[in-house]
Amino acid sequence: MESVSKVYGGHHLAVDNVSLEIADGEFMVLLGPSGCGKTTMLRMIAGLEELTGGELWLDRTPAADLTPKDRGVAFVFQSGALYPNRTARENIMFPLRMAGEEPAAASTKAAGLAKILRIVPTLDRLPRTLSGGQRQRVAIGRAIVRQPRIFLMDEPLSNLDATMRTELRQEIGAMVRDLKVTTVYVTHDQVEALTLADRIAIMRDGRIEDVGTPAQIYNDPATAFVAGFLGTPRINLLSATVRVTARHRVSLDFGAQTLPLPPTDRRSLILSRHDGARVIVGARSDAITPAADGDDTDQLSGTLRALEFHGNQWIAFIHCGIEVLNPDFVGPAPTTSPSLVERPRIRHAAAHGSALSTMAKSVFRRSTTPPAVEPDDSPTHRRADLVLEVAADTSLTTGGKIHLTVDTSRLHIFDPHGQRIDRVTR
Ligand SMILES: Nc1ncnc2c1ncn2[C@@H]1O[C@H](COP(=O)(O)OP(=O)(O)OP(=O)(O)O)[C@@H](O)[C@H]1O
Repeated sequence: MESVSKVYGGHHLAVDNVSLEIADGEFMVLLGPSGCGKTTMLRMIAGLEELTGGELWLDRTPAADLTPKDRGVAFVFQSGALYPNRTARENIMFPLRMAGEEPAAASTKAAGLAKILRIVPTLDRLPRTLSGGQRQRVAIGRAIVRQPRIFLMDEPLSNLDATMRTELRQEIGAMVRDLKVTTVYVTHDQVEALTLADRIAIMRDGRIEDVGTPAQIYNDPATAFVAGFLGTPRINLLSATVRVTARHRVSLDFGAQTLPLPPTDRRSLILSRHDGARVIVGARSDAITPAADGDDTDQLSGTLRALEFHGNQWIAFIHCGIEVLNPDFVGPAPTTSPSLVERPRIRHAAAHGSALSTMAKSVFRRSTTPPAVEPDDSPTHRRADLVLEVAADTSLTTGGKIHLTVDTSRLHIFDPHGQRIDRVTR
């Protein structure tokens, strides 16, 4: 997709100047909150929705004017509709029979897929006698049986219960990899994205905020929003001011407390030129740990307000007097008009291409006009707890003082617009 946009009804910008290259055989997951444009992207690839602007290529051929049939795509929706009067086997065979394939050969292919999808015992049953999960497996079998060029799936697991979701997720992953079909899979479930994808494109307000492998997106997120979208508990986003002391030592001033960065920290050089700048510091819940007894290297402290039991661990809520931000509200405001031209174009190349350096370059230029700081009790900024993970056998008790050690190498530092201050490599 090259600079693709979609405007519904002349004014509703659903997809905003998106460029994305998906490699042959790649499993690409489009991930993002409700309404961010994932389904619209999928429908444009399928040919079910016209592009308002930009170009769509399949292989090296412009495809925006091709009919859905000529694109060689197969589609599976949230609940795949089946022919009610045909058995599971006949449903799966149907596309092959329509294409003129012999019944015996079609039946063999259906049986092969049924094995992969673990629905062999159901092959001779009608859809109404199948469970939701079995019906969805049949729908997937029917979609993939003709070996489409592109396999498109729109939240195919969302109507299933948790156990069934996990099972079918694994089977979809195995099947798609076996068949090596290029796949675009839409979900708002981070676990599905992390477990299934070769690469994830994270969308927000019709744009792609980040594209990369699950590990890249999780460990090295391009924006605060992306950092907040992946991971449970959600990342802590702390509001800080950069302080540069003698010999260019950099500290992050959280107001109530200060955290020095080691001189070896690769962000120190960039930050040392920006004394007084506002930044957002992202710390995942396992990047901050309670300091061991007698450890005098603790870097932050607070009051343990609550402990939540999660079986294999506790989640601790610690009051540190630090301003905490909500990742959903960090970053550019949603676009309300189809003004597509001034936005910088970021091309998300297939597999290992470069992608986000344009974002990183503009950081401090843009941070000269930080967004207005909102009152402490707004949904964006609030004095709230640091959330961190604590081992199951902890002796911590609520109400007590707690000292914390921070792995500064695992902190992500963003400008006030939520863009990373250091270069993100893809
Ligand atoms: N046919 C349509 N006419 C007008 N607006 C539409 C139409 N289809 C989608 N939209 C709007 O476009 C935006 C993107 O919708 P889309 O369905 O692509 O989002 P999504 O990320 O798939 O959301 P969800 O996860 O809730 O399915 C939404 O604001 C939606 O209301």
